[in-house]
Amino acid sequence: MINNSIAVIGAGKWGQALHFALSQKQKVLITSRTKKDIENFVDLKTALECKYLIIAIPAQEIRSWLKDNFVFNGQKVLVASKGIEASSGEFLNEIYSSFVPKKNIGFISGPSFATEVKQGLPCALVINSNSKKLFKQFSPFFPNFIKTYYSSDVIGAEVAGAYKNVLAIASGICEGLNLGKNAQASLIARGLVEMERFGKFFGSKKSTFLGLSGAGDLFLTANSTMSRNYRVGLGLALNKNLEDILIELGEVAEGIKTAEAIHNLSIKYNIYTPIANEVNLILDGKSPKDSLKDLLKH
Ligand SMILES: NC(=O)C1=CN([C@@H]2O[C@H](COP(=O)(O)OP(=O)(O)OC[C@H]3O[C@@H](n4cnc5c(N)ncnc54)[C@H](OP(=O)(O)O)[C@@H]3O)[C@@H](O)[C@H]2O)C=CC1
Ligand SMILES: O=C(CO)COP(=O)(O)O
Repeated sequence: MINNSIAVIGAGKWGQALHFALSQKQKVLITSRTKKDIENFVDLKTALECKYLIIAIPAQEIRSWLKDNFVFNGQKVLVASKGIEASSGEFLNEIYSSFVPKKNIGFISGPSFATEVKQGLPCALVINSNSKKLFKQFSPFFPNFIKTYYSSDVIGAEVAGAYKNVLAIASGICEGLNLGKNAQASLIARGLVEMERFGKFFGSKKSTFLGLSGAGDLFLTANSTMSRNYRVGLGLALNKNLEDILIELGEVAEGIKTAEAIHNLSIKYNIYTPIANEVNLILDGKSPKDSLKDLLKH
């Protein structure tokens, strides 16, 4: 392993933005499933020899990617994905725990559209890890335009980052149906309460939902057409077919599978998650207008 070497794994929108950001201070390698014409693009084997890895592949792909490709060799890992595995209901930290020791892993959260990061615009992110040492190791790699905070609430950050994608779909539906700003603000505020309740069940801290990882990322994503999840919601409100919406999008919208995961977990553990459940039903074909009626019921 080469000391202080860094590699980004997954050259999608977020992986490329993180590669750009971290390359401001040091040389950073990047690799992906598909070969790309990006500076310092290397093969996977070379990337895995780096001491510091940032993994930015979609949540639903992580387990099989780890099984097929990953060999733990003492690396320090930052996970940049936001989602819950639908097939198992497992959080990403649970999946990673079979491959990387807890003290070697952290999770990035907070409001961060890749497009803005790639323009060098300022933002603040949280590195969530059981190990503050790991935060101290990764933090200096970030450029001056990104402020990094530390939190030990890994599960809180994970729930917030995954749940806000589902709420962004709901908010896009709200906009697409022209329900007005009162409705949208009510939806987002109740969504924040809902995700905090869900997170609390799994041991999250309330303060995580009030900060960058919760309210910060939710307000960003649920208020902007820059969000892929929000755009999925807009399409659903216009009665577009999900397959067509996804073809048009051409990138991952994690909220779709995460809605299914939350729905299943809410049934399993009897957690009240009305908005996420309606999003899941709409994705399964329920009319958004019927969902609205059901959400407004006393
Ligand atoms: N975009 C954003 O603003 C932000 C995104 N995130 C999160 O980061 C994660 C990635 O998002 P993003 O980069 O935007 O998504 P994209 O759709 O832009 O890219 C996903 C990348 O993942 C790779 N990939 C897909 N399937 C596999 C697989 N089975 N094995 C290996 N690699 C695979 C693809 O690589 P290839 O192209 O080589 O085929 C693709 O480029 C998501 O969880 C998202 O929620 C978090 C914060 C901000
Ligand atoms: O997580 C994000 C910003 O923090 C990106 O959101 P989308 O995946 O909805 O574009």
